Order: sequence, then C-alpha cells, then structure tokens
Amino acid sequence: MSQKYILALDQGTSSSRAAIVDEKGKIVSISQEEFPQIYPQSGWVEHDPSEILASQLRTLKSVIEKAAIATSQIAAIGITNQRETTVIWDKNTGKPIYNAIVWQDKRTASICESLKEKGLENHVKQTTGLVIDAYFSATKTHWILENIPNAREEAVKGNLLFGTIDSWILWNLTDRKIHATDVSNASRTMLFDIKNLCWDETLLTVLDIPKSLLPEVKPSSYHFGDFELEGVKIPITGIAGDQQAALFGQGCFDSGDAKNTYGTGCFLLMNTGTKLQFSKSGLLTTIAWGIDNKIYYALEGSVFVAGAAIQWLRDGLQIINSAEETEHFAREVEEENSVIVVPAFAGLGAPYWDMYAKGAIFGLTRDTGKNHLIKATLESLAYQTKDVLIAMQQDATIPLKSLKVDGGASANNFLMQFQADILNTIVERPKNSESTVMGAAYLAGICVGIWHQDEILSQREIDRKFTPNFTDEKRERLYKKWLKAIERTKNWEL
Ligand SMILES: Nc1ncnc2c1ncn2[C@@H]1O[C@H](COP(=O)(O)OP(=O)(O)O)[C@@H](O)[C@H]1O
Ligand SMILES: O=P(O)(O)OC[C@H](O)CO
Repeated sequence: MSQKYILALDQGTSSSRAAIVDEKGKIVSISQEEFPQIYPQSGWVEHDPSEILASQLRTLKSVIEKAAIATSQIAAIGITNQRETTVIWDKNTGKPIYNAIVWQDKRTASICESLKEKGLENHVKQTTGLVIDAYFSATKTHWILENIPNAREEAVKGNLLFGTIDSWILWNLTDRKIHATDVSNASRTMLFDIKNLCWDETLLTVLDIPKSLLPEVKPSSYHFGDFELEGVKIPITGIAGDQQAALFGQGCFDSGDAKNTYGTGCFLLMNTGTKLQFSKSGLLTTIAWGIDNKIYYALEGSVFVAGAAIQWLRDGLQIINSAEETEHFAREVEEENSVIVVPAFAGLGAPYWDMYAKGAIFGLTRDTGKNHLIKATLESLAYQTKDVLIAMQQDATIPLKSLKVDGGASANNFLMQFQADILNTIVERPKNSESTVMGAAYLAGICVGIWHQDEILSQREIDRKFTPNFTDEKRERLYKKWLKAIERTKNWEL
C-alpha cells in the first residue's frame, strides 16, 4: 500500500503556508507566501480575503508538487488559521462585501465601550470566556453590517455569511457548500457560549447580528466536507485556530501543559482540561479543541505585537535587513541594556487589556545606537511573555516546570536565552518548530485513523533547552523597569 500523507494549511497573519506531513509526523515539504497587509487608517488593519484564498491555494498546489506525491495519497486536509479576523461575504456571488478586518484592528474600540456601558462585561466573561475588546470578531461584524452600504438589508434577507478565516477557506474549498467552523475558532468570536456550545442570543441581539450569518459549529477533529482536486475527493477532517493548533502540535494534552508561540503576536496557552476555568488575572478562557465528543479548555494570554515588532525594525525603521540578523546585533550590546521598547502598536492585550495604549521607547541616552534598540525590541517579547506567565501562575494551581516554545521568532537563540533568564524557567524548543502546522495535521490525521493521540508525544523531539542564568537581583531589577515603562504607555490615546 502506498504511503499516505496529510496536507496542512496554515493561514497566518503574515503569510499563507501549506505543508505535507508523512505518517511518521515528519514535514516532507512546505510552501509559504507572504501577502499584503492593508493599513487604511491609524489603528486599522485589513487583509484582502481573495488574496488570502489565492495565496493559500497557490501554496496548496506548490506543496504537493514539491513533495512529488499523487493527490490520491493525501488522506486528509487540516486547516489552521489566524483567529478572530472577520470576513463577510455574499453567498450568491461568493464575493466578500468588505476586506477582512484583522484581529489587530482597533476601529471598534468605541463599540466595545458601549457594550461596557451596557454592563455586559460579566456576561461576556461568563458566557464567552473573553474580555470585551476590539480584538474579537463580534464588534468587527457589527461594524461591517453598520458601515457597508446595504449590508444590513442583505444580512436580514439571508444573503450574507460571516466567517473567521477557517470558514472562508472551508466554504471555498468545498465548492461553496459547507459553512462551518470548529469550536476553537467559534470561541474567539465573542459570540459563542463556550459552556453550552451555542451562539449566545444576548450578544447577537445587543450587536444586532442575524443568526443566519453564522456558521455551524463542529468539533476540531471532524469530517467537515471534501475538497475535490484532480478528480480526487480529499476529506477536510481538522480545523483549529492557530494557537490552539500549536498547543495540540506541541503535545500539550494534559491539564497544566503550556506552550508559547512567537509569531506576529505571542500567545501563551495552558491546557486546563475538560473543566471550565475563569481567570482572575486578565487571561482569556478559550476552547482548546473538541475531539472524541469532549471539549478541552485553555487559559490564554494574548500579546498583540511580538514578531510584528521585528517586522517594524525591518520595514518601518529599516535598521535591519532580516529578522534573523537581530540575534547578531543584540549580542553586540554586551552591557546591560538601559533601553526599553514597549511595542504597544495595537494597544495592550493580556493581562492589561488597554485598547488605548501606544508604543514607546524609554531610557534613551546620547550613546544609544541601533543595536540597543534591536536588543530592547527582542527583550520586549520576553517581558510581555513574563507578564502573561505571572498572570497564568496566579490562576493555575499547577506550577509551570518548563515553557515549550515555537513560532518564527523562537529560532532566535538570544531571545530564548533572555526568555529563560527573565522567567527563571527552562525554555524548551522542539526540533520541529512548526507546531501550528503539526496541530492541524494531527487533528485531521486522527480523524481518518492515521494516528492515535498517544503516538503524537513519541514523535516530538527537543532541539534545545535554555536554562536560566540571571541572579534574582538582576531579574527583579530589570523586570521592575519594564513594569514602569508599561505603566507609562497605558491609556495614551483618550
Ligand atoms: N530569527 C528571528 N528572530 C526574531 N524574529 C523572527 C525571527 N524569525 C522570524 N521572526 C519573526 O517571526 C514572525 C514570523 O513567525 P510566524 O510563526 O511565521 O508568524 P505568523 O504565523 O504570525 O505569520 C515575523 O513577525 C518575524 O519578524
Ligand atoms: O497568525 P498568527 O500566528 O500571528 O496568530 C494570530 C492569532 O491567531 C490571533 O489571535
């Protein structure tokens, strides 16, 4: 019998990727395409949904070619995606009625304020597990219905569909037939009741969102539909939000297992098992995945700007040519860095939740050079992670033994060492840092019987462990300075 493969699609914030994974859990080939970010106004971030789809389809085709396998050898497709980003399209023409409003977009801050004024904070937390913030899909959907000509009328007539990026891709891959999402993505909309697993009538009413717009919600490892390629029907059997997929891909199956992904943003998730647990410290409660008729939950600390700050050094300030170079430049500064960069370019996420914070640079002196700035920007990823981890340890009863890391910026050894130093925790990087892709592949593969969940742990190999070196005094002194800087960026734009 010929070897079978899983095709994983990872539609991220900065790029669309596709990977072919073999039965041993090894990535055979990978394709990636960056696509344009659209910034129409300060605080607004959009993507063109057609570009997203086209780039995803191109990577899908090229990755199969690169792997030199037959379409019939693909046993299943798994989809993982940037979460919260909102698309509304016309189901008759298949065309989006507006660009996708990206998770980083802050245009709906005032809609969030009005929800707070209506006293909905507690309801949102208890029902959706989230905090009221422009980050989630709910207020973005409301904004599109209110601001795009004829949108509300068409929505009421039942002509429009809403989706996070997974739904948009699924609908298109299934020949415009299947309008669905999985529980992990639904839990990021701020419209989904994560206990009763249904859309929340109160929030739909308050935000005036017709239910006909919404996708059906299914488990994460589930046969959603088929993608027909060259006459072969390939089942789509896994969908999860990218951060939940990374948690799965890292094999964090037990309560207390945690991972941190350093991509465009930084997302620290801890599996809390099948019991719902609400945070007292500014973290989100989210659905990790639905599998085998069970729902698993996670606590999440979302940091909006991480690798995006490195892109800012490259594309905005133009003081580096590539993200990789930052490691070399940071090491040029041997002395302790007096500069602190707070990259609050999209406000502050967990645990502060300040939509009005703005980025800032502190501690400049006459001898400050570009290397100090680069080093401080890398350090800001580690400091933000510490903020979130402290909150997580306040909530969780189990102390964290080590932090599993992945994502683009986890390749940076300077950053990973500083992360271990500032946390005073071992940082463990797997050989395969493509945890997101692996999570999508595993969810899809489990559904078609390629793997059992237990086998996944034995496929995971460690590349390097970073052990902490700072004295308590140094660690505390540096972190205190960071907290002082954070205080000064809060509530900047009133
Ligand atoms: N060696 C590196 N050092 C620091 N940052 C890096 C490095 N390599 C990649 N990055 C950053 O990581 C991000 C890309 O990671 P990735 O996991 O692909 O992100 P996403 O899934 O959000 O598109 C980019 O923002 C990039 O600036
Ligand atoms: O696309 P990424 O990897 O930056 O992830 C984005 C998150 O899903 C946003 O919540």
